[in-house]
Amino acid sequence: MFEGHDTTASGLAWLFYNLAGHPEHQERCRQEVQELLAGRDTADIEWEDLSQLPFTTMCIKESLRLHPPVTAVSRRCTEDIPLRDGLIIPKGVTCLMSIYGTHHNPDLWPEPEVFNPLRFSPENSKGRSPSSFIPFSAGPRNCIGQSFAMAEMKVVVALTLSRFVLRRDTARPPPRRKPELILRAENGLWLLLEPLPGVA
Ligand code: HEM
Repeated sequence: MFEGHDTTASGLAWLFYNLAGHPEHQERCRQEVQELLAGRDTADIEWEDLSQLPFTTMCIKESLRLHPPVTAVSRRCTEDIPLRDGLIIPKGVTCLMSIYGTHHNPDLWPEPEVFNPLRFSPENSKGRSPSSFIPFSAGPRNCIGQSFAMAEMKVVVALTLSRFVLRRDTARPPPRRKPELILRAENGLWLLLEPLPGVA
């Protein structure tokens, strides 16, 4: 349940929250989906369509950066690990690596609290270390379901934005992050959904 279900649910909930707070990005995703599926029923979205949603993909990645569903992973060192400053992590030590901390490190991500999907444009991604963005962890025991998870999130966001406008509920205080095994929000994430005009 943890691996395949709660992670994707957390990723989608925070993605909707971020799109609800940035109507201009939400609208750009909607237009991308509508142009791609013009003349077709949204229910007919195909696997091949999913590679043709570049801006939506950038929004998903930026949301996974800002609100990574899995906030940390642990690994036991199977050999001594020399660090750049000369210190050594000895073999046998278990390290906790913060995905959340990496994604909010201002040396890697200027203004880390800002939701800016353009960080993931091809130009802006050039030269960035792959280790600076690790929502699915890295190395031989990384997430086996990451392609499936990305596909699932694209389909859900495409179908949702084709039918609804998402808004934040300004009557409620901003959510506080609650990192458990999965990144949740205290008291949940509450959004307002308005049916798009002309959509049944
Ligand atoms: C947004 C969605 C997801 C996120 C952020 C995510 C994240 C992660 C992370 C960080 C790990 C490494 C855990 C560790 O090293 O201790 C992991 C492992 C794993 N994930 Fe995902 N995951 C997601 C969706 C999925 C889905 C949809 C599936 C299955 C269909 C899945 C299956 C797995 C499995 C089986 C492992 C263990 C791999 C191993 O130990 O070799 N995950 N995931």
